[in-house]
Amino acid sequence: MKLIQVKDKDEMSRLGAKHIIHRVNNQPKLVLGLATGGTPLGTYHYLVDEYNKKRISYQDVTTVNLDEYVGLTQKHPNSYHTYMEENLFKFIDIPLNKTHIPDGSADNLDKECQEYDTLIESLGGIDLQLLGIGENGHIGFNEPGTSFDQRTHVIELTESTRVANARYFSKIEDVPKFAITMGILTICESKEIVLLVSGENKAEALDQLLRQKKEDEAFPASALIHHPNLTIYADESALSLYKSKR
Ligand SMILES: N[C@@H]1[C@@H](O)[C@H](O)[C@@H](COP(=O)(O)O)O[C@@H]1O
Repeated sequence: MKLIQVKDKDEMSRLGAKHIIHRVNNQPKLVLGLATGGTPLGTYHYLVDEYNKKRISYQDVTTVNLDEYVGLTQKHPNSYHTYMEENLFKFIDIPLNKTHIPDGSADNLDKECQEYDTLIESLGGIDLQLLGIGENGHIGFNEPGTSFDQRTHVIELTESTRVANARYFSKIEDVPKFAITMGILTICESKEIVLLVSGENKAEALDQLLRQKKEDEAFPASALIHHPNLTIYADESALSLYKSKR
């Protein structure tokens, strides 16, 4: 695990984007795993900026997203399909048929999960997975208690995750109760992982992750501790608790 300490969210976003651009430029056919939520937004803005400066092309990149809410159509304003379209895809040259996100409105969700796994396998796995972390240590939507042996599956969201994500909806009742998420196994099989952590609300989760000695299904992010190629970009406020204990 490599920990890169940065000043603030902007620096985290800039370095996260730089990391991705470096990989894409070295391997234009990169299979890039993408995350949603507030954390990677700045990184996506930097990726768009660099694209506009003609420093990168996504023409040959394939993307696979971590997760999607169950029950929202792709066009729903709060779907992760819309999020990706509005924050990244529509601004860059990636062919839309090379972008993949689980379909949370599929009639047969189990089939959708299996097909998503088959797709990732057919791509040869994920070269670089971008991750954020939930306040309760979730990665993707793998909530505490999720088996580390699972691949893509449907998960019931915890109340705390629904509350944390309610800021994007008009009211908490509108936040879906279920989601499709890549499993911990799928995530950990990525050849490389970049975890972005920013803000004081993540300080407890980050402190736990950095102190974790062994994997523990009660704390999903602990699955990452033995990953051979994990880089964490964390800002000062996210590191505040960890540093105060040293
Ligand atoms: N499913 C997403 C995760 O992929 C994300 O990493 C995490 C943190 O979100 P945020 O970055 O908004 O704090 O929770 C969300 O629910």
